[in-house]
Amino acid sequence: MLPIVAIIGRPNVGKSALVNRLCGEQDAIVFDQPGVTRDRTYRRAFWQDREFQVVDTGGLVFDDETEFLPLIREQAEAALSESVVAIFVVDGKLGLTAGDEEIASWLRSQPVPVVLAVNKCESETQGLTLAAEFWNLGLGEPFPISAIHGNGTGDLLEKVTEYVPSMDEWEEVEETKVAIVGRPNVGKSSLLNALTGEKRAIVSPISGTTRDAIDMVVERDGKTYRLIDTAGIRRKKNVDYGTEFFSINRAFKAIKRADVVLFVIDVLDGVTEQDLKLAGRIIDEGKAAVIVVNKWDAVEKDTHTIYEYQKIIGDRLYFMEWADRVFTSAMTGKRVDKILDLIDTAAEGHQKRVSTSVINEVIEDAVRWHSPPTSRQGKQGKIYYGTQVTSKPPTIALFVNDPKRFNDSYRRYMEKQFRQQLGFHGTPLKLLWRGKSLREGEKMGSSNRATKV
Ligand SMILES: Nc1nc2c(ncn2[C@@H]2O[C@H](COP(=O)(O)OP(=O)(O)OP(=O)(O)O)[C@@H](O)[C@H]2O)c(=O)[nH]1
Ligand SMILES: Nc1nc2c(ncn2[C@@H]2O[C@H](COP(=O)(O)OP(=O)(O)OP(=O)(O)O)[C@@H](O)[C@H]2O)c(=O)[nH]1
Repeated sequence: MLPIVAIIGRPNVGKSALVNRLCGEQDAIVFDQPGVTRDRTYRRAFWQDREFQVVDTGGLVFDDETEFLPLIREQAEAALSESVVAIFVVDGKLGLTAGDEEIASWLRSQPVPVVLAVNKCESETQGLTLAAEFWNLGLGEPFPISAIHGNGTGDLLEKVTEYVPSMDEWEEVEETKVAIVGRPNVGKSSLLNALTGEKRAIVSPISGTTRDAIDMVVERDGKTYRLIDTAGIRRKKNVDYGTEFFSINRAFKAIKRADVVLFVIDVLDGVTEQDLKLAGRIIDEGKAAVIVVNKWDAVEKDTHTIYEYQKIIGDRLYFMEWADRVFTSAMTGKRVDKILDLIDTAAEGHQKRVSTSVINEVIEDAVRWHSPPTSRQGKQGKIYYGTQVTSKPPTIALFVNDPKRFNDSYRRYMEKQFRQQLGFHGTPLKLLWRGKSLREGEKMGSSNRATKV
């Protein structure tokens, strides 16, 4: 998947014209790729050595003078959350409008750089004059352009591509980041060796994290896995901290940086209190996970079956039902190969995006099977619509008449429906229940975003 550049602006400012200018007039190339919402059209563009895809977010319509329609804002925020830069298009002929100001102030709260394009500036001298008043938006230099005639688009692209990483840099961002965590002695180092052993492992210290954090990179079938802070796993081998020492803080840091957490448990000990603490953290951070139940070779196969262990672990970790479990032996290498497959599945679920229309089909169906609860006053819960607002972890906002009417059991039911119909395997799935009239509530959770580059 290429880096994404989002086009934002009020209706009729010339967004489509700009997309055509940047991507060529030929038929839209629609990227049918997993991980990208199908509601939006992605088209490929080039500028010098940079390659990217452009997405038109559709016009930002207002329901009154000052507020976006919530659904449109959700959609735009979802588009921004996966973009490396946004081009905010305004109409130079029309001049600065209240709507532009509103969009600008919203854009300033979004975690993405913005380049301001003042469109419909056909003549160069006139263009600079028209563009000048847009400095007031506080988004830096306004670039006068004519999307139709092409004036000024070179300078605009020059600026925009400052934020578009080269393909080399981008590939690094596309790696799956994996943290191996677990209590002392569960076999983390042994698993690390088993995972990296025969494959060519490159040890690469990376900047910006704990000074002595060392990541190891494993490649398989053209995919890259960055095993995070392997120094933290190995270090204890050299220093005698005593058996009780366990740097949970270091584990927490590794979890934070990861996409997928390999949560290692010792089958002989089962799930301990410390394990529950780690599990809780994985969920709080919204990370995908694979539960690795290690030392399977040490289990007496005559007296216990894998199903018994599945059950014991499943009962204790009932709140991580969504995570795959694999029973391994780092010592004999049994099922170690399977771990990377499970990481792939979990990473896929974690970054999955589903279109609004599909989400609403699932809701419609779910409600038909099982109506939302009715309050004592006889008022029934109503779901107006839902939309996926972000990924990593996948987060679906449900707009309802009154969130209080939806009890835990109905919320669990809904989550289960989404999982059954749409997958989201190996990852937490967040549902945000929002009252339609609560504007503040709608703003919640809309800007969490994995930082790109
Ligand atoms: N003079 C001039 N007109 C332009 C330019 N770009 C677009 N227009 C005109 O502005 C109008 C809107 O252009 P679109 O590209 O459809 O605008 P949009 O922002 O995609 O509109 P929505 O799809 O409604 O969000 C059309 O009549 C275009 O011909 C330009 O560079 N110069
Ligand atoms: N039987 C058996 N023993 C294992 C297995 N994996 C690891 N061990 C043993 O368990 C002990 C701890 O293994 P490590 O890999 O050092 O565990 P760790 O989780 O890295 O330990 P800390 O560095 O203390 O956090 C060692 O004696 C290993 O030989 C396994 O799959 N089966």
